[in-house]
Amino acid sequence: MAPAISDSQNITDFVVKKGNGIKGLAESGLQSVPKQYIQPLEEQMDMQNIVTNEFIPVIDMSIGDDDDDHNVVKLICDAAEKWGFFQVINHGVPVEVLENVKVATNRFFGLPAEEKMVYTKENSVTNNVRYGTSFVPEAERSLEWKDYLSLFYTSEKEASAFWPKECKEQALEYMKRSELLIRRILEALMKGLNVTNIDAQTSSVLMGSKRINLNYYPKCPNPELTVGVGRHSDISTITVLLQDDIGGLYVRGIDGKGWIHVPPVTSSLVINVGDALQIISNGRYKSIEHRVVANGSKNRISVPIFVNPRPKEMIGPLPELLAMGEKPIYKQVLYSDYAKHFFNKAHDGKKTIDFANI
Ligand SMILES: O=C(O)CCC(=O)C(=O)O
Ligand SMILES: [Fe+2]
Repeated sequence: MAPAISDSQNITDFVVKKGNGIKGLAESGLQSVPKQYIQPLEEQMDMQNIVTNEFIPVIDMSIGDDDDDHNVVKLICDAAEKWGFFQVINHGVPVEVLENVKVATNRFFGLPAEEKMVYTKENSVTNNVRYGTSFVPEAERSLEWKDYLSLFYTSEKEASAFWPKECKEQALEYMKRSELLIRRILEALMKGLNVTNIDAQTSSVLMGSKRINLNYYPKCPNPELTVGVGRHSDISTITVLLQDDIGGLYVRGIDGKGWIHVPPVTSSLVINVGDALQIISNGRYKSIEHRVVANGSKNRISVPIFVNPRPKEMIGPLPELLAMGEKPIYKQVLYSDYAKHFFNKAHDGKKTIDFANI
């Protein structure tokens, strides 16, 4: 049953507490977005600000010989420095693995509310599995038009025991089959910093933990008034993002102005630099602000893998960079403190990284 739209409390109850999510609200036949989803004017996407003559790079990862590999490394490092975002094709993750995880995402969100409810913050038996809506509804003045399932990977055993059966296998397979790609990209990025020996410690900082999110953005009656995801940068080292063919992800232009669309490219994956890598690289690689618009005619899904430092690691500019005489622009911070800082507040552009400023 649709709630009375004028009643804010009812809506929060229906969407957040009763587990219907935005999907339930959108499907209740709602004619306009409730007021708590209306973003302040400055956060609504102004079509005048869309940049149409710049494009983030699409990098072909196929390797023929050593020269190809050398070129790929250069393209990746240049893209991470200049744009902070790129897409990869011929990346080695099988197409059916990507298709399967999209099917699984739709299967999970297609469950009745009562079945998704067991994974909400209040009900989930583990902090590592969370079904939710918006970003941090308790801390946000305006909510985001999005539902999600967030899965923090600790071990195969824990995933087997606690991840929802509708998507467990497919999400795990996607994570596993993207491991080589992740390693290759991070090694390339380290090569660009003259770090060629990735020991256990560096590896734990670069990719010591992973989180996979299944995002569901329901069709919206007033897409221009709200957002799918507000302006933010990721706190990962890198994010590997699978998007469907709907579109709607925008990234900040390189001059810090305007927004560039990341068009869906068949079988590609989107890669972006997160704050942790910006900090580790002492500002060389850029964690770029991005946002997702709501869509007036179609539902959209996306599945990011956030490749993160292990929570107990200290992150800061790499010693190799400082040994070469670079002055650090970030201090050492405990990664779990950094993550806590991010998850305790509403999305707020690039402000999270100030936490690590010297
Ligand atoms: O859905 C997307 O395309 C991007 C989502 C995103 O930025 C995020 O989950 O951090
Ligand atoms: Fe993001």
